[in-house]
Amino acid sequence: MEIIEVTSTPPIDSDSLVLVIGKFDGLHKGHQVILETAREFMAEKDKLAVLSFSEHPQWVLRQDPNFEKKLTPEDDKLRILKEFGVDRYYLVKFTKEYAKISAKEFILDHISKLNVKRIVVGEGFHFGKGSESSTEELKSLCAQIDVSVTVVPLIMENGSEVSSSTIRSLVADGEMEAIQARLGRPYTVTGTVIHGKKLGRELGFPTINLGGTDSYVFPKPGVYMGTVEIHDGNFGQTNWNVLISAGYRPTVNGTGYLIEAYLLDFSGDLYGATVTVSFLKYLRGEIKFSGLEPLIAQMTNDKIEAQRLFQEMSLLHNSR
Ligand SMILES: Cc1cc2nc3c(=O)[nH]c(=O)nc-3n(C[C@H](O)[C@H](O)[C@H](O)COP(=O)(O)O)c2cc1C
Ligand SMILES: Nc1ncnc2c1ncn2[C@@H]1O[C@H](COP(=O)(O)OP(=O)(O)O)[C@@H](O)[C@H]1O
Repeated sequence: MEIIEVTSTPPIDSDSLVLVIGKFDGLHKGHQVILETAREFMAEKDKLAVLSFSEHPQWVLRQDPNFEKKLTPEDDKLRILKEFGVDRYYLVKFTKEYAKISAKEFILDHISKLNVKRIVVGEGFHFGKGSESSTEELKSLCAQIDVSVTVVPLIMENGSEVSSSTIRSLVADGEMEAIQARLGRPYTVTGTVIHGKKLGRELGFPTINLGGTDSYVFPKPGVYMGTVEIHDGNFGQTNWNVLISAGYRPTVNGTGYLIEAYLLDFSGDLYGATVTVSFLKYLRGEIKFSGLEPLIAQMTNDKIEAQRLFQEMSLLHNSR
């Protein structure tokens, strides 16, 4: 996938493009349908291009903290777009300056520099200065430069529209099954294994502590069952069932939000490895225990419960 960083006008290019425009945080099922629709319009010589933004406009313009963190930070977004077969990615560095570009200028001066055959966007797409222009205006401006427009209807799940905002709140509520239904995959956080207080081992529950996770929307503090994928190192097996502790570790006076995972049936050294943690199910909230003994007892119960649930899941999976 070719990545072209754009601060204002994209560089002139003659490749025939089917272009998808949007913020695409989460790359949820609605976004996936937009990409699939775009693909249906492609002839053999066409390239599938995506134009998206480095930062959420609501964060850049209004410092709205709800939009600072992401479901899919840039690296995740790139990986997923690549998996979807996107040929070219226009990464727009969204700034206060960029936000001043009018809808007319965006289409007639910017998009016109490219050989775009069709633009595909989702219903409710707004663009241009103040996000004032709708899909109707997009169609009428695109008609002037002979570009077709397709507007993809919103995808529904359990009676409501699938949207990045809904998924963000579901992450904050720990509703992992509802998130998976909307993403078409579990919610994941990728980070690097860093050193902690070295207490886990003593308690009989060593945990990989994840660093570099600050740009993610954090799941509700608590204990989850999930899986971990180890991206590097030679551990034979790359995917492990895990118990995740996410939050503030009140029993040991933890500082700051931390995601850590205890790998069931694993022993070895994972410091420095890049790992992806998938959150499957919220089990319970964080508890401030009076000491380490009751914490160990609870972690032992958590392990028994998780092992039972994993077994149930695999029986269900194998009987399908
Ligand atoms: C399954 C599991 C459940 C946990 N539950 C709690 C909890 O309820 N309260 C808490 O303060 N810490 C909880 N923790 C976090 C532990 O306090 C933490 O893993 C331990 O202090 C080890 O820290 P270290 O990785 O820095 O050595 C839990 C950890 C695991 C693996
Ligand atoms: N089953 C396991 N689950 C998680 N980490 C494990 C496991 N077995 C060994 N480890 C290793 O032990 C380290 C965690 O031990 P711990 O005492 O909790 O130290 P720290 O406080 O540095 O996280 C992990 O980073 C990993 O390298």
